[in-house]
Amino acid sequence: MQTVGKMMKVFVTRRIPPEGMQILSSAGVCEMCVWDSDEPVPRTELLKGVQGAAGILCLLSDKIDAEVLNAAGPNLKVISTLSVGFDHLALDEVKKRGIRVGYTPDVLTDATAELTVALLLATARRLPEGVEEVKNGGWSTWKPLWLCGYGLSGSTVGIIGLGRIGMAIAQRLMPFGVKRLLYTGRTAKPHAAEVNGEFVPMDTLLSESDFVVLSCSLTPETQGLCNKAFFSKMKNTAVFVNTSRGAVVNQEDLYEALKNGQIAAAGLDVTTPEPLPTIIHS
Ligand SMILES: O=C(O)[C@H](O)CO
Repeated sequence: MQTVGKMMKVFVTRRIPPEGMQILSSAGVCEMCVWDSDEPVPRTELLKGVQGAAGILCLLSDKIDAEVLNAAGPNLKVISTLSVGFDHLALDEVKKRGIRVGYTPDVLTDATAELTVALLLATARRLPEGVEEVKNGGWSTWKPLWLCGYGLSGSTVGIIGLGRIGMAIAQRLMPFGVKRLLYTGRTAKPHAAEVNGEFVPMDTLLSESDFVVLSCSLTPETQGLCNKAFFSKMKNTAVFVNTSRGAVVNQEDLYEALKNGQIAAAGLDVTTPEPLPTIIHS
């Protein structure tokens, strides 16, 4: 662990870009303790590192719960997380202690939207399977219906969570000739008009969409939202894409839905755990 400077202790849970460290050090009031590694800080080191800290700068891989807050003690005034999501922070515990929270909304809006489009197209057009077939010699000749997949043109796309990222996804998908853009969430969004978005109940979105894109936050309400009942309402030809959080999906139910042909395909940027265990071929 590296310690730089003096005064208020700030525990930084990972090696972060030097520009960030520079901001902290130029404030001239921080004694920085850094877990100077690209790998996540082990829990025991996190509990040790936060002791007496006035600030914690963490990442989404660090679970900041009552145990960590207690280990930090009463000096802790602020937690800043280098992430868009903050579901790894026990917000009720944080609030109880009057600790302020900072996070980094919007920095990944474009990146996540681009990745979602990439994942949707790759999944719908079966690119990973195609690449695999080229590599293993399975591509014998051109066959009209082989690995055709599904097209976006004329389709209905349903976005669950039309926030900043959901909107950025919609804006990128519409030029592909999407016919209807459905969305659902807590409330209708005035900005949905920019993409001709139709606010619909969840069940309508699931039964009418050719592509279901998950772009909501992980909260107690959305945890496990995509379960057996959810997938059973989707079309058999529908493609499911998740770039929100793995825990919004019940993976056993997703696996069953894919295995039983309840849905056509899934493109996943996020899983529980991350990464998923690899298959060992014997
Ligand atoms: O919350 C975030 O910042 C993103 O999910 C990181 O990938």
